[in-house]
Amino acid sequence: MPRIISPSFLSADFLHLGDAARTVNDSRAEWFHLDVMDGVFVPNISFGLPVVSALRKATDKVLDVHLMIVQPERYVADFKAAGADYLTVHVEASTHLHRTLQSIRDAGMRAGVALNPHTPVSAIEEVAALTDMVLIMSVNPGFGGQRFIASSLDKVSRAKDLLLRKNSPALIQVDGGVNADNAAQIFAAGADVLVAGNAVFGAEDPVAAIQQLIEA
Ligand SMILES: O=C(CO)[C@@H](O)[C@H](O)COP(=O)(O)O
Ligand SMILES: [Co+2]
Repeated sequence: MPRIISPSFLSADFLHLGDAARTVNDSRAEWFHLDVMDGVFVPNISFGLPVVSALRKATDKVLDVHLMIVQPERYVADFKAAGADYLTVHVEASTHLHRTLQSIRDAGMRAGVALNPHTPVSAIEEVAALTDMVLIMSVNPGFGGQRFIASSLDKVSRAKDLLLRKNSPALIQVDGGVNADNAAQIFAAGADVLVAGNAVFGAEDPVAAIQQLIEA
């Protein structure tokens, strides 16, 4: 099973994004997690396409874009042009989710589907075959630095069971409140990719913090 760390730029110093990119480049993290928020789907506005394009020029690592916006289907082509590798949309934000996931793949990206804490795993039953990654939100989306919702561990196991039953090779990503104390448990529950914002960019030595998460 892969053990991938995807540091979230939401917790980086926005005055020095280049430094944050270099930090991740120098680390064993394989992915970069970019949280795009529209102030409608979630009560916060973060950054958008220009930041994704800029980071694309700063790294060869996997750009993992997490869209927390309503009607994400409107921007699939734009995020492809900006350089996204994975484009993840929320089940709760896309009325025609099946079509949206297909269009992400048709555009040449990997399609991720995210579930808010209140959304059951069964919501992806009919789109498992179109999904390259299932993102389990382990906090309510909108902000970094929140506390991990403990029941997310069982939810990861349920997602794993569903994917096995569907013969799906999709990865499971966990996002929100991940740190060195809970990372081992989350991997053990079946996660392949852990997003970490505060635990990486809030640490004195972000490269060492990433290393700790990988070895958890
Ligand atoms: O999508 C989100 C928040 O909505 C996340 O990606 C956070 O940015 C993770 O930050 P930490 O909880 O790890 O600080
Ligand atoms: Co995120």
